[in-house]
Amino acid sequence: MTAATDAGVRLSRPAVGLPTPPERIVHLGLGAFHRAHQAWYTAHASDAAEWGIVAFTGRSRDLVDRLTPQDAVYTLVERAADGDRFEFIPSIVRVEAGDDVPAFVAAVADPQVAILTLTITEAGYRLAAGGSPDREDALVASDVDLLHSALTGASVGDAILTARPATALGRVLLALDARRRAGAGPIALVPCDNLPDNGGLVQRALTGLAGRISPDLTEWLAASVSVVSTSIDRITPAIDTDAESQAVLEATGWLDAAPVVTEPFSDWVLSGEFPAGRPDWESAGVRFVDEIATWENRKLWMLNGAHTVLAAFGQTRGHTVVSTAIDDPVCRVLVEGLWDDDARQLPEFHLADYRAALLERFRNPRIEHRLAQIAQDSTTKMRLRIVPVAIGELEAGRDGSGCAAAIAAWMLGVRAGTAPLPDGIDAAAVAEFEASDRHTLLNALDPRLAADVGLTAHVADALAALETS
Ligand SMILES: NC(=O)c1ccc[n+]([C@@H]2O[C@H](COP(=O)([O-])OP(=O)(O)OC[C@H]3O[C@@H](n4cnc5c(N)ncnc54)[C@H](O)[C@@H]3O)[C@@H](O)[C@H]2O)c1
Ligand SMILES: O=P(O)(O)OC[C@@H](O)[C@@H](O)[C@H](O)[C@H](O)CO
Repeated sequence: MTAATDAGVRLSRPAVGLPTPPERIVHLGLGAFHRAHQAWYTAHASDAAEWGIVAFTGRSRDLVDRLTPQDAVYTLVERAADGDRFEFIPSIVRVEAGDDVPAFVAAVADPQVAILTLTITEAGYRLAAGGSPDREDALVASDVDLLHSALTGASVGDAILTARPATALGRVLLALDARRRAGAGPIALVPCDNLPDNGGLVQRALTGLAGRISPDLTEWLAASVSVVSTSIDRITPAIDTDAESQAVLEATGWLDAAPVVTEPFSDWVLSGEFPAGRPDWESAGVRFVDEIATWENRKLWMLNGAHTVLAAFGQTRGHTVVSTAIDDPVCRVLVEGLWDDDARQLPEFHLADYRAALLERFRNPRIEHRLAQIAQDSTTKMRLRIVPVAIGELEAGRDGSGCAAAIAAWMLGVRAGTAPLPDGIDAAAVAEFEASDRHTLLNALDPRLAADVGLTAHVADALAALETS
C-alpha cells in the first residue's frame, strides 16, 4: 500500500493486487462519466489486462492530485434504490493535467496507443449550429492560426513541442499530427459526449479545421483516423466528493480521494472501425452496430430530452433533483406525452420496457441528480432533442402535442430563469408572455415550428394548462 493516513488507507494498484496494463487508450476530459462508463467497460472486458488508459483532465488538475497518489485506482459506487455496491476500477493507469499539451501529444503519438476517447462536454467542441467549427469563436480562430504556423513553419519539430492550442479539438489535431509524423499508424477517435452523430460531427469538425491548417494532416486524417460514433448511457451525477470518500471509507476500509457515484444501469453502443485494435468490450456488454442513428435518437430524445425539460420546468415547481420532479404528476404527464411523440418517431423499437426502465432510473431516490446541473445550455439541447421529434410529427401529419407541451414547459423555465434565455433574446422581449413572446421563443428553437399554426396553438394551450397546474 502506498500511503497510510489517520483516516484510513489509500488505494493503490499493488494494494488491489493488480498488474498495470500497458497504455493503449488515451482519454481527454477526465471526469465522473469517463470513470463510470468507458473505464468501467474497459475494466470489465475479458482482455482488460491488455488495455490501460492514460487519462487527461479537461480544465483543472484536481483529479491529477487526487488520483496520482492512489495509482489512479478509484472506487465506483453503484447506487441502487436499495443500496450501494463498491468496486475498485484499475483500468486508468496514469492521470495527467489537460493543459500538459506535450504529455498529451506524446501519449497520442505513442505507437502502442490505439484509441483516443473524449468526454469534453457538448460545449467543449465549440461548434456552430449545424456542427461545423464555429469560425466566430475567438479560441478556435486563434488555434487555427497557431496550428497553421506551427505545423507548416520551418522548424516543425520544435513547434510541436512548444505549441499550446487552447481548445480541445486544437490539442487533438496537434497530437494527431505528431502521430502522423512519428509514423505511429492509424488510430480510432471515440467521442463520448451527448451529441447526435457525435462521430460524424467530430469527423467533419476535424476535417474542416485541418483543411485550414495543413494539407498533409488533412490527407492523413482521411486515411488513418477512424472517428467512431457512440451512444453512451449511465446516469453519473456530480457529487460531494468528501462526503462520498467518507462513505467509501466506512464501507470498504479504503480512503479514496476520488470516488465516483453512478447508477447500476449502463449502456454503450458503438459504430465504426478500430484500425489499431480495441478491447473486447462486447464481453462487458457493449453493442457494435452498423447504423447507430436510431440508438442515439432513442437515448438522446427520451432520456436526455426528458432531463432537459424536467430541468427547465421542474425547478419552477420547486424541485431540485430528477427523482422528485418525475414523481410530480404534472411533470410525469409532460414526460409521458413527450415519450409518446418520441415512440411514434422510433417505430423500430418496442419501447414499453425501455420507458419503464427509464422511469425507474429517474425515480432512483438515492441518485441525487441535480436539475440545476442539467439545465445548462438548454436552448441547444431543446433544438437537438425535442425539435427533430416535433418536426417529424408535423411532417407525418400529426400534431406533435407532446413536444408542444415540452416546449411550453421549457418556455416557463426560460421565463422563471431556470433555463437560460436563447442567445440574442433579452428578458424584456419575453416578459409578458403574449402570443408574440411565444412566437419569439418558438422561432429561437426553430422557425418551422413558429410557422406552424397548429403547433403554436398547442403550445399556447399547454402553457395555459401548465401555468394553472
Ligand atoms: N455524467 C453523465 O451522466 C453523462 C452520461 C452520458 C454522457 N455524458 C457526457 O460526458 C460529459 C462529461 O460528463 P461528466 O459527468 O464526466 O462531467 P465532469 O464535470 O465530471 O467532467 C467533465 C470533463 O470535461 C472537461 N471539460 C469541461 N469543459 C470543457 C471544455 N470546454 N473543453 C475541454 N474539456 C472540458 C472538464 O474539465 C472535465 O475533465 C457530459 O458533458 C456528457 O456529454 C455524461
Ligand atoms: O448535459 P446533458 O443534458 O447532455 O446531460 C445531462 C444528463 O441528462 C446526462 O448526463 C445523463 O445523466 C446521461 O446522459 C445519462 O446517460
